[in-house]
Formats: sequence, C-alpha cells, structure tokens
Amino acid sequence: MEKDRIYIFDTTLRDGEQAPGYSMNLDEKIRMALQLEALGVDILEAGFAIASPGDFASVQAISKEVKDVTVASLSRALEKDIEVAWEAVKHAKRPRIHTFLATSDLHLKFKLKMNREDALKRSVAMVKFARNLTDDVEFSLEDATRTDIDYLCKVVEEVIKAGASVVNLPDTVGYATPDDMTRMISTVMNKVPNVDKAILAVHCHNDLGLAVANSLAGLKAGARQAECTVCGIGERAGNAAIEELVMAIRTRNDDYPFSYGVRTEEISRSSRLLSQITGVKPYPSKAIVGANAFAHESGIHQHGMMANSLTYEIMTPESVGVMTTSLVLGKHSGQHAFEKRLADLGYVLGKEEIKTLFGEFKSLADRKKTITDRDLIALVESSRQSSPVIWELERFVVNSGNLMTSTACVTLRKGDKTYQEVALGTGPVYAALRAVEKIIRHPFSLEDYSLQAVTEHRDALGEVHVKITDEHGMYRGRGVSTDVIEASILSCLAAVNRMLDEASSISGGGSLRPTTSPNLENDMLRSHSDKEKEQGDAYNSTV
Ligand SMILES: CC(=O)SCCNC(=O)CCNC(=O)[C@H](O)C(C)(C)COP(=O)(O)OP(=O)(O)OC[C@H]1O[C@@H](n2cnc3c(N)ncnc32)[C@H](O)[C@@H]1OP(=O)(O)O
Ligand SMILES: CC(C)C(=O)C(=O)O
Repeated sequence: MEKDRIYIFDTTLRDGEQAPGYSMNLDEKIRMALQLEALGVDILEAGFAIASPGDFASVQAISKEVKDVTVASLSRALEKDIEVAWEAVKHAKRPRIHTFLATSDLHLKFKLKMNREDALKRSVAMVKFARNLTDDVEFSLEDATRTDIDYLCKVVEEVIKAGASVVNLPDTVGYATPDDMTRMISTVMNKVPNVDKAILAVHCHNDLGLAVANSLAGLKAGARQAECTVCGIGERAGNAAIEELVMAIRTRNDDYPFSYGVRTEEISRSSRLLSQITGVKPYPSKAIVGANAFAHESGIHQHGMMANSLTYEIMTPESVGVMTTSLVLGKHSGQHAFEKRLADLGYVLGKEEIKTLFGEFKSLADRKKTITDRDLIALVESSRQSSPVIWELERFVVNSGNLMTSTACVTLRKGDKTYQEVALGTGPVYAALRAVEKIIRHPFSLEDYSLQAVTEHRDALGEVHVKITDEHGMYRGRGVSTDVIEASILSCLAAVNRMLDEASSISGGGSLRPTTSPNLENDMLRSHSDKEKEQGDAYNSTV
C-alpha cells in the first residue's frame, strides 16, 4: 500500500524561539537552519519577519542559505506584516507566507475586538493579498480547537477559495485531547466541500503534555502537515517535539501508515546543536534525545539487554543518531553487566575475584551516583595490590574549621579488637594520622603526601599516596575513597601495615635488622557502607 506522505513543518526558529531562554542570534539561526535542512524537514518557519530587524535579517539570510526546504515567515493578518514577510522570504527557492488570525470567540472579543464576520472577511482578504505575492500561502486559524466548529468550517472553506494552499488548525493553548483533534479534523474533512484543494495542518501545544498525541490523532484523521519543534521547545510548555512525532510514526508505522522526509539519524545531532546554541539541555529522561533515553542502569534490564536489546528498547539508538546504548553502572546494576564492563575494559577475572569486586562495587555505588570506567579500574587495580592486613580502619570523626584546632577520633581494628584514639593537628588529615600513630604505638614520620582525583565529577574518587619512615626504612601506601580524609587514613594504614609487617619479620629474626627502603606499594579502598556494617561492633579497648 502506498503510504500517505506527511509534511513536517519545523517552527523551532519561530515558535521555539518564542520560549524564554531560547533566543538565537543570526549566526546561530543559520547553523540551526542548515541542520534542520540536513534533518530533512519539509518546511522551515524561519521567524516572524516584522517582529524586529534581527528577525527580518535572519529570515532573509536563511532564505538565501537553505536549498532543499520551503522557507516560511509568520505574519499577522495585516498587509504591512505580509509585505515584510514576503520581502524576507522571497529569495528562497521555495518561499511561503504564513499568515494567521484567531477565530475563537474569546480571542475575537477580548484580543482582536472583532466580530466573526469581520474576522472572516479579514482572513479572506489577507490570503488574497498574500497570494498576489506567492502561490504558497498558509493560513492559520489561531485557537482553532476552541473555535465554534461551524464557524471554523466556514473560515476554512473561504480561505481555501481565496487561495490558501495549507490551512492550519492549531491547538494554540494545548487544551485539546486526542479525541477533540480527531473530531475537529474529521468534521472539517467531511463538511468542507473544497477541503481536498488544500493541505490541512495541525500545530499542537503541550500544556497538558498531549502535543504529540494530539498531532498523531490529527494526522490519523486526515491532516497531512504537522508543525513541531526540536525537543518540543516553544511557547509555555512548548510544541509537539519533532523527534517524538517522527519516531512514533516510524516505530508504530502499522497504526500510523505515513511516509515522511525526515532522516531520523540526524535527530540526535539536531538536538545537540540546539542545546549547544541555547545552553539548555533536554532533561535526562526526555524521550528520544534525553541522556537516559538509551541508558540502562538496573541489573534486570541490563541482563535482558545483553541477551537481546528488544527486551528493553523499542527503537535502536543508531536510528536516531545515538552511537550506542549505554549500560550505566550504578547501585541498581547486577553482576552480569559489571562482569561485561570489566571484560570490555580488558580484565579477565576469576569467579571469586568478580564476586569480591562486585561487593566492593556495590558499596562504592551507594556513595557515588554513577560509576565510571576509571572508578572500575581503580577498584580492580586496588584489589590487585597485595597488602598485609594488620590494622584496618573501623571509623573516624574529624572536627575542623578555620578558627579551631583540628581534632580526629579514629577507631582501628586489629584482629577482633578495636582501638580508639583522639589527636589534635594543624589540619584534619594531620590530626587523623596522629591518632593512627597513637593507636599503633609505633612512631613514624610522614615524609610525603599527595592527593589527586582519580575520577570525574563532584563525587570523584580521591587518591592519596603517602610515604612514611621509621628507623628501619621508608614505606609507601595508597588509599582511595570519595572522602579525602578517609583516603588519607587508608593510605597511611597501607604504609603502616607494610612497616609493621617488616618490623615483625625483623623481630621474628631475633633482632631488628636495619633496612633499606622496601619501596613497597600498598593500596586500600573502602566504602562507608562497609563501615556501617561494622558499626555494631563494640570498642574493646583503648591504647
Ligand atoms: C499563537 C502565536 O504564537 S502568535 C505569534 C506570537 N509571536 C509574537 O508575538 C512574537 C513577535 N511579536 C512582536 O514582535 C510584536 O508583538 C509585533 C511586532 C508583532 C507587534 O507589536 P506591537 O505593534 O507593539 O503590538 P502588540 O504586540 O503590543 O499587540 C499586538 C497587536 O496585534 C494585533 N494582532 C494580534 N494578532 C493579530 C493578527 N493575527 N492579525 C492582525 N492583528 C493581530 C493585536 O490586536 C494588537 O493590535 P493593537 O496594537 O491594534 O491593539
Ligand atoms: C500562529 C499559530 C500557528 C501559532 O503559533 C499557534 O496558534 O500556536
């Protein structure tokens, strides 16, 4: 069956730009227009030429730049507006004048102060006036969905007689439901005798979140032009989103058997350019173009996706120009996705190692919103460094401020006993390390301390390297945590454990042998939830 062709009328640069925060300058509008051409929209409403000299200049420039798209300018039903609109679009390969007048009694009475008869006459006169300038004239009955249906049919009939090639029936305030749209378009299709001489269009606003559903209903009932914007930007709650409308038609083509000229693989690029220009990103869960539209974090979904992407995706990311689906690792992820990501990173790990790492990963994920590849690498690498475990961190509290001496209360575990000490210091790290020193009762000096972020974002993992010395040698330690004090204590304990291990092997040999620098590296990585688990343990004694 030959599918009906629908026409996509993009109004990102007109109705979209009317939304606060979305103004674009001339250069930005041209870039966006060229991308919309690449996207394959049929008609591009480049602006409202009489609105300002800047709008005029951009409509004119876009008319000269684009080649494969009809370029329209909006104009009120006034001769001067129509003349200016024509001046702006006349250099386009396919120019269109889009003129409009409200037809609902509410708008006529309070805004335009006109009666129905005068509005009808003005509409007809202005379509004729525009037709003297170009063959392609679109007329919009503003607030059509709140217009008396018999009067609406009359206006449609008369403007078509006057030469309108497209008649648009907007849901200007987003009041309609899909049933209303079906009723309105079907009535016009059935009652207006010359309706086949023009294309009917829908232009739906999203005040009730129904703009795309209403546009689909209008198309199904017989409209063949849909007016929309990239990401659904536009007045108030916006317009129908082009990407949602087209992908709904593509994905559900049996129910909406239309063909269209949009190249869907350009959708993501168009949305990205809009964000880049306006500085406004679509919210993450925005359909089709939001950052999460093809991202899966939960274990059950990730497991299904790894078996067959159809389990949780109704369209491929490639079809809208997104490179790939992403399996985001976070606290809801399962072991299947965790193992796959590690394999992708080149780690071939045994079952036991995976199990241990997965536990550490879950603890880390409780603290960090998303786990990046660098977090995973830090996790694996940390676990692979062998370290003697003598002292372990149980918990700590630090008190610090610019007008006080820092204090730290640290609790360490050795075997099944816990030990606690309080120490002062010039800063919280120093205080914490002094408390460690008091607990272990083995003096050492801190020779070197360095802190760096190993991962990105605000909840980045901090990595601390320390070098400590005692009378026998120098020992290194490394600690990783989202809390820099914790990373500092962990790195210190890693070095301390190495130092004590060395000392015990010396005393085991009967005397403390002098050492050269053992240059040992020792890593620790912990999470708060490990600590929480342990909080039930009682303190046993204090040194
Ligand atoms: C539903 C829509 O999205 S419609 C498009 C809305 N977009 C915009 O308004 C953006 C661009 N607009 C503008 O820059 C300005 O409003 C202009 C240049 C068009 C007009 O500015 P001003 O002359 O200062 O008029 P203002 O905006 O205050 O008032 C609108 C006037 O247009 C009249 N008007 C409104 N719609 C129409 C129409 N379709 N046809 C004829 N006149 C209309 C109003 O009755 C009012 O007339 P009045 O000045 O005689 O009272
Ligand atoms: C001018 C028309 C098409 C409009 O933007 C609306 O009614 O929302």
